[in-house]
Amino acid sequence: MPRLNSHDDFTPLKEVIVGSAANYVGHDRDVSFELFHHENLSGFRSDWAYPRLTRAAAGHRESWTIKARYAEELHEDVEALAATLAGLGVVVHRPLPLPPDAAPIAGLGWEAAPTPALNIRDNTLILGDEIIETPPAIRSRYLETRLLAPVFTTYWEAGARWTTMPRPTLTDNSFDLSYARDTATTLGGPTEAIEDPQPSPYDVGVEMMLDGAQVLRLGRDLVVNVAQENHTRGAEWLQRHLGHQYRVHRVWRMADNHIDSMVLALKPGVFLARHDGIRNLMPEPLRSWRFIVPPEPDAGAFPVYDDYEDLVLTSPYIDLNVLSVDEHTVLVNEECTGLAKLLETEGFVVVPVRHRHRRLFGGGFHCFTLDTHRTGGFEDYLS
Ligand SMILES: NC(=[NH2+])NCCC[C@H](N)C(=O)O
Repeated sequence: MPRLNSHDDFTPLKEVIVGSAANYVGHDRDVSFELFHHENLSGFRSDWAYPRLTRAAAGHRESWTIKARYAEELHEDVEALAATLAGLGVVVHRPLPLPPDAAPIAGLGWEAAPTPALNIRDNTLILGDEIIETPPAIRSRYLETRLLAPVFTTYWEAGARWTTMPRPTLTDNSFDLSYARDTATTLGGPTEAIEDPQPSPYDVGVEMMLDGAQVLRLGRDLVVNVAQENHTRGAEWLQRHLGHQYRVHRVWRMADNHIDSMVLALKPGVFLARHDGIRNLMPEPLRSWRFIVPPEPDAGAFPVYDDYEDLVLTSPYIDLNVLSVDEHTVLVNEECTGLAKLLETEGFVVVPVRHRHRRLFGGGFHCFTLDTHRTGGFEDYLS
């Protein structure tokens, strides 16, 4: 296995890890989960916020069962994604699958059901020859990168650097609630504010939390979405760890957390963006790039879910979350024909891939993958 080398999202892809959906049977609905997915959940059903969360925080977590058919269809689609990438000549690595009936995991003062390593873009950042495990904000995802440890170990043995950002304790008081508070009303949901985090003997105050998926990688430039203090601390860590080599640009509240259903780089000079306003949120030197904006999502392109039984975790813009195999070739959800047509008009080759339940499991093709080897180097795309 060659050393890790991945600096961007668009130069020719040689090796990739594709997440695993095996045994994704439910969501553990505690304060950390509700807060992370607040934006999508709050527009949906209001009775899920506090004080239900007070009970959850006090240890009464609720498990939310995902319908077996959806979990099976997801698994089928993820396996087909892995096969498509292999068929394109990319070396595909896989995480350990979560075993059936996995025992709960625990931290100081909390317990949670583990999630499979599916959205593997979220908890790891690959920068050149370095694997950086990022500090998770959701308790049930705390040990997710351990499922990637066999792959990371092999890269480490081949010479990659392997770093872990400081791990948060994730007590109730670890979270900065300002984003959820500030946005509760604009989302129109009658969401009850999260007002009374429960004290814990392990409190350390507001902690560092940042997902790898909050970072857009462009060679020596990194664009980091920051929406509140947990993220600010994560971005500050990146600045101190990388600042002598990288330019770390912070963008303020482009999204609640992940940046990759807002903007993705398709090639130097070209972004795929959710809307025109993204340009003005980008760091100044990147505003002169071309921003391709797909047509508004077609409601008819999504399966119909039950308002009460199915938990929708992503916005309808999730299909923007494409994966580039090189500067000309893009994996696009086969249901998202408007986007596919537009990209073809722009000169891209579109590889249609099936992904039915992207609204239920929090991610598209970019989220489900972690590119470990692309041919591109530590380029300065701004000069
Ligand atoms: N890396 C990821 N998991 N990205 C998915 C982001 C989804 C985004 N919150 C949306 O609703 O569109």
